[in-house]
Amino acid sequence: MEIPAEIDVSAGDAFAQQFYRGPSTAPYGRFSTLGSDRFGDPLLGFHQRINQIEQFLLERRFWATDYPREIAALGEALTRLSEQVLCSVLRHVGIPEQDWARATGGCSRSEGAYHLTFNHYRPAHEDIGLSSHKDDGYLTILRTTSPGLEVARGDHWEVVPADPDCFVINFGLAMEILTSACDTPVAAIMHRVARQREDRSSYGHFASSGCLPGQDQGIYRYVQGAGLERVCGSRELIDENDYEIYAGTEAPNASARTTGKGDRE
Ligand SMILES: O=C(O)CCC(=O)C(=O)O
Ligand SMILES: [Fe+2]
Repeated sequence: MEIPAEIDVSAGDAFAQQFYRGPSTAPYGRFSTLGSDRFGDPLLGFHQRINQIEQFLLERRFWATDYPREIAALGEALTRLSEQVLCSVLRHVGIPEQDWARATGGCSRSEGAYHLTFNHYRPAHEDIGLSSHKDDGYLTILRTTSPGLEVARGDHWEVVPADPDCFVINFGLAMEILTSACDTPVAAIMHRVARQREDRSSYGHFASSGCLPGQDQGIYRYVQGAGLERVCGSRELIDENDYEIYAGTEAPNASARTTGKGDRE
């Protein structure tokens, strides 16, 4: 979708190009020194991951305190956009409005769980950029200015054009499950990032159902006539998807499994 005029993506672009460089790169390079121990959650902060990717990510509860003000503001603007897109999809698939909040773990009113994640692909690593996967939440808003992203269409990979005026919107597994019994189900898209030979940066806003221990919002399917049916816990979906995430990159429907890495959000 076209980037709304009121959303300023430039600070996010700068953050994505700097966070991994170290404290000598001002203002955002210092974020490579903030590890998960600072946030008390092994998933958050700076990580060098498998494939070419390294990331800095925070859950919304840390944005105001730990992201620079302009990055936190960007995260909040993306949360509002995510709510708008999500609600238009819920309307389109015919889920009654009174069920929206429970159906989306609060995302229909900006009360879900959100991650703002910055990615850098390291050209020195001889590997795929990022292995094929489906995002686990309802909706992902992706900002990417360089090519590399590919989506599975039938039995082939299709290149997604990198348009600096557009966000890429992906639907994830929670959305696929929610709408699976609707007349117009929304599929989660399998995607990957091709091997990068130059530095590549991107960032994404992920909207999902809350999964904090004791506050798991759950994953539901909407069935006409019967209403919302609970399918599993939000945490269970994430854990199962982490197992699948690096399942293979040869073909969109590759069935070979590797061991779960379990550390992507
Ligand atoms: O960098 C990209 O273009 C895609 C990143 C992605 O798929 C993810 O972070 O889940
Ligand atoms: Fe993704």
